[in-house]
Amino acid sequence: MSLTKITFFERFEADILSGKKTITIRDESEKDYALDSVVQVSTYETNRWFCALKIHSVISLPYSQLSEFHAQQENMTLLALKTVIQEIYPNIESLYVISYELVG
Ligand SMILES: CC(=O)Nc1ccn([C@@H]2O[C@H](CO)[C@@H](O)[C@H]2O)c(=O)n1
Repeated sequence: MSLTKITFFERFEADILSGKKTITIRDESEKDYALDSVVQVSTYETNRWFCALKIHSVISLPYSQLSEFHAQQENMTLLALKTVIQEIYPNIESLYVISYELVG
């Protein structure tokens, strides 16, 4: 079964709602989103719903291939993105870029 929900840290909510953050990078456990499906989005901290996203693509990305292009789509510097990913997924090489569009 595909996943139908996703959570984000609250600190990214504003960037997602303003369209500045158009991807998220997850590990193996969160790659099973069906293309073109609409997923409900809530905060990790309190599980408060805040929007719905339509999944455009899920693409395998080894950590070593993270680039400025990904950082731009995250609305952060590459160094900041690498730091965040090391905090959430320490020493994990197999990552997935999930791109999405805000739909509600
Ligand atoms: C709450 C939860 O379950 N997991 C995650 C995992 C990742 N992220 C963000 O996606 C980008 C790349 O990882 C960065 O912007 C991360 O901070 C997030 O917000 N929440």
